[in-house]
Amino acid sequence: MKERIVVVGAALFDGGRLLAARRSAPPELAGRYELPGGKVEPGEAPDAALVRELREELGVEAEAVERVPGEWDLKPPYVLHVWTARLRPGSPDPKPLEDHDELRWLAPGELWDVDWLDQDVPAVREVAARLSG
Ligand SMILES: Nc1nc2c([nH]c(=O)n2[C@H]2C[C@H](O)[C@@H](COP(=O)(O)OP(=O)(O)OP(=O)(O)O)O2)c(=O)[nH]1
Repeated sequence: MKERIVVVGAALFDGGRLLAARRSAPPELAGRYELPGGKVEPGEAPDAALVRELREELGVEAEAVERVPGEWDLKPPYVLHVWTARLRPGSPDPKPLEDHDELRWLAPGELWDVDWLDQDVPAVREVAARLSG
């Protein structure tokens, strides 16, 4: 089997709302919304990677809660895994420090108000199904 590199995306919830982050780069992804996160580094636990990426990209102190079942193919060799996450008490509010130029907190009825990356749509659908289930 070919080597695959896991990208962890955070379904970051606060007060029942989900954070969507608009990418500012690269050009083919810019302007579309994603679940913030990034590549798991060699030897790194995926939940630790998620906490690190959210600190770097958004300036927050977060904790991973649980893996959302499923995995979604991105551009090879990447594959997207999603974890639910929450802000730790006292965390700063998220800011678009790198990779993003706009953040939106989406209430349950607003999940489809943003232009998600195509490859994130099935992942967000799974997150939404678990919210309503
Ligand atoms: N973080 C994230 N990346 C995604 C999602 N959907 C999707 O196609 N991608 C792609 C974009 C990138 O090609 C790759 C992850 O890149 P990244 O730029 O977020 O990761 P990173 O911070 O570790 O990247 P780098 O600057 O170290 O290269 O996965 C998503 O929901 N979240």
